[in-house]
Amino acid sequence: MSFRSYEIPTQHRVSVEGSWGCDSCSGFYRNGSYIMKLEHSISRKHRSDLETRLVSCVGFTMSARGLIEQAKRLAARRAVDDHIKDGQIVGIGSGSTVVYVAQRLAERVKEEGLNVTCIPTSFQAKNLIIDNNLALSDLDVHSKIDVTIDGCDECDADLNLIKGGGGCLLQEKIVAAASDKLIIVADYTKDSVYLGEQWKKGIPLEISSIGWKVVERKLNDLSIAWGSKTGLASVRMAIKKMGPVVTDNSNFIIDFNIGDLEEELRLKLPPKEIEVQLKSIPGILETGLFVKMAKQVYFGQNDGSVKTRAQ
Ligand SMILES: O=C[C@H](O)[C@H](O)[C@H](O)COP(=O)(O)O
Repeated sequence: MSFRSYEIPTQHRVSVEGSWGCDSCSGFYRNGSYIMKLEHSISRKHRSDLETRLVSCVGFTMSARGLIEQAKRLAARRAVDDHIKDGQIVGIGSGSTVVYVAQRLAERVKEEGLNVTCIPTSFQAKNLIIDNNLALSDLDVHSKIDVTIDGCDECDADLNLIKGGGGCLLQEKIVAAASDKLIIVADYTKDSVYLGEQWKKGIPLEISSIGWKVVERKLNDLSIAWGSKTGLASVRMAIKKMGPVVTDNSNFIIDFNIGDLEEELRLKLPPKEIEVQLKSIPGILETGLFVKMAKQVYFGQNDGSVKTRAQ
């Protein structure tokens, strides 16, 4: 795919002269946007290299959405460059950040002749592997994975994660558990001190469709027992289909929002304890809490840098 011009909403007029890294392409401002003017047909990779240069120009302000996208991309690229080596079995996570992981892997396969075999964590991941011409395998062939790179919805100070915002947690956790190293890539909005600080949609739980009402009721009882006044468990409903979201594994998802737990109670209920209590309810197949599984997390920042946190 190639582009002739590309528009980036921005608030400040700054000079980006000499920052392009390309002699023929240039850019100009029009109606609050920066327009990349491309003198030749270029690849998606060239376009994103130009974007990276733009965002690193002092004073250049991308839209919030553009910044988050840029942060995801930078985190993904750094993680692939730091952790993926020739000959590895690599788990490919799910979500919008992992798209950049697959793209960077594909670039390295092409440029360096890197030989990696990829294990998907979802239908989406499988298609990412195929679309990027990466070697696809599965857990039946490779029950041991060298490194998995995945996204998250939130990460706390101890590297505990909430995952499953996109409904992919069960396979993700199986692949993570089969991996020597789980590396997480995320943008700066997912970086929290405690889980639930910024992610307000609750803990995603993959549940059996049989008896879902029982699980929902037990979870609501549990949140009351924990002392939450606003906690709520509800089956996730589909948007372009009537009825519930059905996962890649034909199950339902419950988003379990434990709401406004007092700080004191939160200390008594660390993620591991919550995980244990949730797993004791028959019908809950897996939780989106990934407790102490991640080895290192890469957070892309809005200034073009990447911050990491490791165990
Ligand atoms: O179910 C989805 C997965 O757990 C994703 O890894 C998670 O939701 C993060 O996705 P994104 O990178 O799109 O924010």
